[in-house]
Amino acid sequence: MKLALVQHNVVFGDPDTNYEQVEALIIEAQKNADVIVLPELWTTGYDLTRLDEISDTQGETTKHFISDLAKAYKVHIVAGSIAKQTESGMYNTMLVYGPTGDLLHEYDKAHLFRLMDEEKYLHQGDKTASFSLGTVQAAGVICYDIRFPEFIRTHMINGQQMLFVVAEWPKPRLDHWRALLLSRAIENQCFVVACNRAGSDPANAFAGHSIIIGPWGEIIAEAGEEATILYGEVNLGHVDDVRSQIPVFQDRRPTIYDVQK
Ligand SMILES: O=C(O)CCC(=O)C(=O)O
Repeated sequence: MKLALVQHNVVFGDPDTNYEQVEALIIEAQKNADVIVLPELWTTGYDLTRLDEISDTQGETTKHFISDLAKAYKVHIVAGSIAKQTESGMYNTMLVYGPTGDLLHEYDKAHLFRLMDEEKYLHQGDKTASFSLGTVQAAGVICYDIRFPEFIRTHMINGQQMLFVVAEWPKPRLDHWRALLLSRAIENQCFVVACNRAGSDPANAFAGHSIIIGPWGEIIAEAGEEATILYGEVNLGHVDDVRSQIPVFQDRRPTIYDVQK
């Protein structure tokens, strides 16, 4: 599988410019990829106080935009996340499209990040983060979600081979970003494909460092801080090799783990 992670410098509060720039980036990325990944909140950025004006009602605008591109270029697009306005409130929602333009998956961020005031403007979701990408079993989570290993684990215990992460992860905690992603890859013996944004907004500078990690914890590709498209190729068979070498999933003792506490 050939991956392209679009480490976009999201323009704060300006969906029209972001659509224009991301379209050009997707057209470039599809030349060398089967799966394209975008970052978190790439249409609006964290312009939370203006979401009523600039968010996407039911996600319809972004859904058409991504569906058309996925179909035109016959690629899978893990379309980061967007601010989606619904009757029950605003959500930070991941969208995943297949190469025929079909919506494969929609996931609302489960853990809201208080340090960036998300809980004041957004509702938390409780849908599953697991989905299929063609024949690949995957899960996709959003930014702060990676700090909850028990949440990720529940999405990796049914043979999932790949964890997608989309983020607007701030620069001061770059070391946490890398350590958490490496840990999620090693403990779940899966590929981690994590797309962060570049640049800054009025409140934060972001870390970039989008990364592709293998199931043994090996770094397959990693970006720097600047806006870029990060490419990498993965061999999914490697997941089974690692899982048979150290059979973590067989050796689990769920009856002695009390995750309800
Ligand atoms: O957990 C962190 O340090 C960053 C999380 C974050 O920025 C987010 O969820 O948007």
